[in-house]
Amino acid sequence: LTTTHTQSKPTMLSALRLTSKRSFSVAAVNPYKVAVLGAAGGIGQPLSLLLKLNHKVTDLRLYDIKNAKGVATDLSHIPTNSTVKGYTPDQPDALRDALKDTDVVLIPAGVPRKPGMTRDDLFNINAGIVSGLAQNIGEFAPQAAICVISNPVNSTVPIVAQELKKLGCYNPKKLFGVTTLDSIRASRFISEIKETDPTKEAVNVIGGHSGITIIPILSQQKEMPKTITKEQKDALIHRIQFGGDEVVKAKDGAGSATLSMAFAGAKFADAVMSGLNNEKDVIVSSFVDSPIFKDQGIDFFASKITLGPQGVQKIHEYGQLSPEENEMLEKCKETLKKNIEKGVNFVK
Ligand SMILES: NC(=O)C1=CN([C@@H]2O[C@H](COP(=O)(O)OP(=O)(O)OC[C@H]3O[C@@H](n4cnc5c(N)ncnc54)[C@H](O)[C@@H]3O)[C@@H](O)[C@H]2O)C=CC1
Ligand SMILES: O=C([O-])CC(=O)C(=O)O
Repeated sequence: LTTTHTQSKPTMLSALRLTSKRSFSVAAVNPYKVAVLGAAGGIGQPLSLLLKLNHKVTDLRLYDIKNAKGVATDLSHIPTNSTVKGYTPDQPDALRDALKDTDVVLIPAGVPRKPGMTRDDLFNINAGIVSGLAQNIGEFAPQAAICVISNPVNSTVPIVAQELKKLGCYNPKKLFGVTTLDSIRASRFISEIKETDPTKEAVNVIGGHSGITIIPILSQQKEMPKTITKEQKDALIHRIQFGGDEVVKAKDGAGSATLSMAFAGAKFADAVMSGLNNEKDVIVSSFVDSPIFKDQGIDFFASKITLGPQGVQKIHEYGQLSPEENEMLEKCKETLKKNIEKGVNFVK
């Protein structure tokens, strides 16, 4: 589950073997305080479980408008080296206490899609939820790295940025749209075609987090099977772009991806903490405040980034594209620009 980088660290699942004797020395190395907002939901619960298994987390705060205390009490019986506490709005200052002094805040709060909906259809409800939470983060945890999962990510990330700007505490290096699910889907789906180990496959996925704004750069893949046809390649691109719909359809009204998203969110949070801990070459993809297309009015863009002690350390160029990928990028930019403006205007 841990990110691929040079320094070898214990994995989250190996936490289970490190419960008693070694737990304190491990805790001393990486004492991170992490809050999950929306922790009792479909993503929130398994995400919180995976964070409970991560040694880097010593203080886990679970906030939700309902059932956070139940989830926290349940997780608190797992013998890893973190404390877990639940917070709901019936407690005075719940959000303040959940957020105070945190290093990382993950936001999976909000409604998921039903069949026939786009992520943008979630805007009306989720924009309000995310902006309210962002105001509280600005007030109580302006130092935290903020990882936005709630959809539509292309708009919710600009909403958080705008709220923090209003409060005078926006730090572009510490705001992330979590697009890891696109990357892990790409690894999985390409490995099925190449018949390889998916954990060894990495696809450079850029753009945003919805349909045509998700661009897997397959032309940069080495060792694609020579026999792959254009139809197969187009189908693979489509599957990566619309993998979310595949789950929404299969769940048939019961929501969208939760378990694969929890895995993706935990993996991303682990990378953020590795960066804060000054580990070397922590490279992930994320939708961040980016200079890449700023001159075209597109303030946020997903690409590979290197994480460090201050958050984003380096934003990588996306590299060479094929003519078809350049065409995809042009279409992506049109949609992305509108999605970002919609988020910004919501706060204005
Ligand atoms: N970035 C990505 O790749 C992905 C994003 N998502 C998005 O994540 C979001 C959550 O999805 P699920 O967990 O499946 O939904 P869910 O409905 O199961 O859980 C959402 C949770 O948020 C809570 N909540 C609502 N308003 C809140 C508030 N103001 N403060 C704190 N908590 C609040 C609810 O009580 C609920 O427990 C959705 O917007 C979904 O579209 C889902 C999958 C992938
Ligand atoms: O499809 C959705 O609505 C949830 C999501 O973002 C994904 O699974 O990529």
